[in-house]
Amino acid sequence: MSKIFLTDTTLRDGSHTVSHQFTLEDAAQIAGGLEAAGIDIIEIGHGDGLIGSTINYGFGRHDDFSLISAAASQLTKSKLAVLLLPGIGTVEALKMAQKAGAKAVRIATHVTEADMGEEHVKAAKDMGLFVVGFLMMAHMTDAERLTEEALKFESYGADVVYATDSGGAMLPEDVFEKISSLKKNLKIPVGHHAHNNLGLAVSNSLTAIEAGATYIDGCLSGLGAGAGNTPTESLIAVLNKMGYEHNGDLYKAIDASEKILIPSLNNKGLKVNSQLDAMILGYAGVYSSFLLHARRAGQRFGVDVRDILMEAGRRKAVGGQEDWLIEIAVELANQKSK
Ligand SMILES: C[C@H](O)CC(=O)C(=O)O
Ligand SMILES: [Mn+2]
Repeated sequence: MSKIFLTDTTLRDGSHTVSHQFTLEDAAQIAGGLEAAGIDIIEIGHGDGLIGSTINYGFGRHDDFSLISAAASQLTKSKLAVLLLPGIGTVEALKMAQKAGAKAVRIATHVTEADMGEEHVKAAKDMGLFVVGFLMMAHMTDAERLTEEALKFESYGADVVYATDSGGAMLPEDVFEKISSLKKNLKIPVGHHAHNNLGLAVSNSLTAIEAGATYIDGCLSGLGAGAGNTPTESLIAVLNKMGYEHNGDLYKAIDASEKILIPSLNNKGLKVNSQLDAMILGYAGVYSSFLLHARRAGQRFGVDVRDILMEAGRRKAVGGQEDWLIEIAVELANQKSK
């Protein structure tokens, strides 16, 4: 099984969700949380990419370069990326983004218009950036045409090419056919960016991996335009369960969501209730109705609900054994105090 590289776009696709109002503090803190969670590539900027802050797309609270600098100040390992839509973003803007700390760029074109990105890909490669060709609205053409367009990006020098499901409109069979065709015909790695509009983001991401994609996008708590992107935390949990190699850290990704992103969203008036501990039920294989019992036991004995559920999973607890959760919490609290 090939290693999977994680791109998190909370600070770019997620920016649509907050009408591009992330603060510099959000940028720094979320980027720091994502780096701690082992994310390989962190995308940042206006939701519509570099220089997207316009009357047409909506003005951002900060310009892209300030956001990039704020995030870059927190990073030593993760690559900071920007999105560039030719016709909106320019090579000049990309140079400024690089100065501010960007190390990678995703050149985004409509799925049948890769040639719009030729100049930008070549310029970005000359600048020494890691370059991704990002073919948007991939559901709107067939596998053959998508592959022709992807081959163009490869010929311009892109390091990776994506089939981007901008409308969240692709069914698993469509993802499989398109990614398989890219994988078969390209020499460079293939990626997938899913939207959850049909509730298929995680399963389409897995289908893409099954078909050979090794670069997969997510957002913390599944933030992102429309119904959001693949939740980064769920992706990591599922990859762990399936035994894929990757650099992500599940607990740290959950922490970045719960301790950094969600409070910031709530402060902006977007009422988000975190249910990420519920994901651990599926991760550990624990009866779903145990969640509230585990939360209460965690609070009562001052231990992490995730650790209680993980241990309940290890002990193969089943319905009727709710009392085990208290027992486990007491044991964990005792271990902690030693
Ligand atoms: C400009 C879009 O938001 C890029 C993207 O994430 C997509 O097409 O999906
Ligand atoms: Mn998107």
